Amino acid sequence: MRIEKVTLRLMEMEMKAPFTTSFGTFKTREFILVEAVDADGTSGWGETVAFNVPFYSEETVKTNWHMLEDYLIPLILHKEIEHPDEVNEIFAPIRKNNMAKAAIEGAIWDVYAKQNNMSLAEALGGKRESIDVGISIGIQDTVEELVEIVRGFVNEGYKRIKVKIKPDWDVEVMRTLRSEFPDTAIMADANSAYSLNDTALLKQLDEFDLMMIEQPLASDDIIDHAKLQKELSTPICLDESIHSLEDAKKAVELGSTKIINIKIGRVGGLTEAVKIHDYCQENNIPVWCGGMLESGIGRAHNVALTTLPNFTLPGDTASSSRYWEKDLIEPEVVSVDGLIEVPKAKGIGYEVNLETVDQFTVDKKEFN
Ligand SMILES: O=C(O)CCC(=O)C1=CC=C[C@@H](O)[C@@H]1C(=O)O
Ligand SMILES: [Mg+2]
Repeated sequence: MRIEKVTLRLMEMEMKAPFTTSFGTFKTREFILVEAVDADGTSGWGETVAFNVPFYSEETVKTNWHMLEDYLIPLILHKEIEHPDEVNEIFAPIRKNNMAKAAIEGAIWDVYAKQNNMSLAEALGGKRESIDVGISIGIQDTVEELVEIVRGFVNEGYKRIKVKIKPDWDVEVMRTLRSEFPDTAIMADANSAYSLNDTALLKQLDEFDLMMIEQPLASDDIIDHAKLQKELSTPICLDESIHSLEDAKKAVELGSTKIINIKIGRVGGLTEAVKIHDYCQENNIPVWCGGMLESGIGRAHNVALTTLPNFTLPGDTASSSRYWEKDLIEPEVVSVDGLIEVPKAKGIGYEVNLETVDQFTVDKKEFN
C-alpha cells in the first residue's frame, strides 16, 4: 500500500439536539474527514474526534488539522506500508496527538481492508455479525425531561442507558431513574466531576445497581481511582485516563478499573485499540466502545471494532439518526432493538456520499 494523496475536509454538521456534557454543550459538531487514496485509486476514510474546545482532552479540531498537515501526512505520503499496524511505528516520534493520528490511521485501515477484499471487521479479526448498542444521554434541564428521554430510548430497545452525573445532579437523579426503570441496564458517566472527597457521596450510588460509574475522578488519574474502587461495589470504568496499552496495564494492575471504555481516537487508532482489547481479554476486564458524537464514518469504525470478542458490554454507537438529520454514509448506521448488523461490504462497509460530504464541508485541502 502506498498512499499517494490525502484530502482533509473540515466538516460542520448541525446536531438534531444539543448534547450537554459537564464541560459544555454541543449544537454543531466540527471535525475533520481524512480521505487517503492509494496508488491504485482505492479511497479510505477516517475522522477526527477532538472537539473544538480542549476540555475532554488537550486536542482540538485546530490542533488535529495542524498535526495532520504539518507532521502526520508528510510522514505517510508515498511511503510503502505493508500493514496498517506499521502506522503506529511511523508516528512514534510524534508525541501524543492521538486523535489526529487515529483519523489517518483509520483511513489507512480502510484502504487496507478494501484492497484485501475484507470488511474492516474481518481485517481487525472481529467475528460478530451484529453488535449490542446502548445510548448516551447528555445532561438535561430537569429530571422529568431526562426520564422521558430515557423512556423513549428504552422503548427503542437500546441495550444500556448512559447518563451524565455531576455534583448536585447525581444521587437523586439516579434514584428517580432506577425507580422508573427497575430492570434497565443503567450506567453513569461523571467525566471527572468528582474527587476522593466525594467518596461517601459516590458510595450512595451503590444502592442503584448501576452497571458502572465512568471516569468519576481526574482525567489523568489512575492512583485515586484504585483507592475509590476499594470503597465502591459499583465497578469503575475508565475513559479519559486511558490513552494507551501502557495506561490500561497500569490501571488494571493497580485495580483502578474493572471495565474500560475504548475510544479509537483517544487511544491513537485501531491498532492500539486492538492491543488494549486483547490485554483486557487476557485479564478478564470487559471493554465497550465509547462514542465521540461521530458522523457515520467514525461510527463505522466503531462498529467494526466492536465485533472483537471482548467487547461484551453495549457501547455508545447508536443509530446515525440519534444525532444527524442526514448522515454522510449510505446506508446509515441503524440499530433495531439495540442491535446493529455489521456490514459485510469491503472496508468500513458503508458508501461515503460525496454530495452530502460536500454539503457539510467548510474547508478542504489536498496533499499529494
Ligand atoms: O457519541 C456518543 O453518542 C456518546 C458521546 C459521549 O457520551 C461522550 C463523548 C465525549 C465526552 C463525554 O461527553 C462522553 C464520554 O465521556 O463518553
Ligand atoms: Mg466518558
